[in-house]
Amino acid sequence: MSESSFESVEKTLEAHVPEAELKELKRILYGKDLKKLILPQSAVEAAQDRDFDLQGYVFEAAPEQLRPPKIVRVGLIQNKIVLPTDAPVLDQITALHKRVGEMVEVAALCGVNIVCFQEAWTMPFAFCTREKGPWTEFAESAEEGLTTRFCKELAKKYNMVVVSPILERDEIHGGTLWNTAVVVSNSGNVLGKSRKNHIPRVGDFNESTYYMEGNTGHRVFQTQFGKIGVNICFGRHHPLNWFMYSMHGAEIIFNPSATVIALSEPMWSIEARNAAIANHCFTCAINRVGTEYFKNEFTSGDGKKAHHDLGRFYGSSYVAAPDGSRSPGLSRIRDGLLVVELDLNLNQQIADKWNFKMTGRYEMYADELTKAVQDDFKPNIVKE
Ligand SMILES: NC(=O)NCCC(=O)O
Repeated sequence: MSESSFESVEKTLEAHVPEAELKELKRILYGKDLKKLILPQSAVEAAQDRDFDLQGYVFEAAPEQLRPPKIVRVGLIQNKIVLPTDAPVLDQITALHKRVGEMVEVAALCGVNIVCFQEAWTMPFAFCTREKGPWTEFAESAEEGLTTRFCKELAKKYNMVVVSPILERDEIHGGTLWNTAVVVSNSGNVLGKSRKNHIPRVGDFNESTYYMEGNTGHRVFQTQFGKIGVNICFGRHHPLNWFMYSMHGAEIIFNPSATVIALSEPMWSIEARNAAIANHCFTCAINRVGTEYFKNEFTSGDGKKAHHDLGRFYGSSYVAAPDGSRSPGLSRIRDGLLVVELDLNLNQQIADKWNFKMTGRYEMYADELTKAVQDDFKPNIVKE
């Protein structure tokens, strides 16, 4: 079987492992065999007609005496680009709006309260090319751009918080480009924006050619459905980046991404899951699917022959919980919508059990980190 026809670990396990062993296998692999979310027939049929993977799961928490359950439904959307990368810019953007819009409509049928799209969802992941045009033309104002106006309509229509990661053009600062997640409240107003803190310099991910390291810190958005942070793509390799969103109170941290098989697939199932465990919160990892071809060949100074694509984006979007459990992943090859129902009370329940926040030695780390970034830092190494 080729890498392009291997749909998911879960499908293969379900096809080949006997029922009794499958249950135990899922417990070991995923922490528990999560309850499936019953989704409306209209949503299931629409997903079939529109040709995307639709899955739903429930993360439960124990009942408490003083606090009611804090239930929220989250939707993660992964997709291929719709038009070829040399189609006119506006046509590409409009086609993606249409495709993702029809997926959001299904999310609404499933009762989703907060939806998050993949990194730079309105464009091909053209940062590999290092060419400026036409790719910088995909950049838009976070507050007034075409895409934000589109998301405001979705948010209002479906009473849904929309997390929309775009390439941002910041006109009031000389047209600076940023890699930004715009958070639109379910009221239809822009709640704010959060910029990607870490820029990859690995393989074909030549993103420093395009945008700057974010300057919005680890901002957390208080929505009607819970406090959310957005740790964009490469930030997932940085445990302190996750940690700081959680320090600011994030109950759910989204990780909209764009990453390919050869580079990161072995890391994918570990990093967001570990962050959920370490920070007593939920994490949502989203990756695009498909292979995107660019007319002009490019190289990345790594000795490889010039090529026209980054390789295959492997989807596999999933949600991880503070107790170490996780949902199955969406397809590696198809567009998909993952709907999860979370009880946010689980965060405090697990915090009270494991006490990572309480036992963290933050003053000690802060003191040592402060010294470690000084020019005259002396590593604390004892030698004979
Ligand atoms: N978009 C992005 O930051 N990709 C880098 C590759 C990775 O982090 O796996």
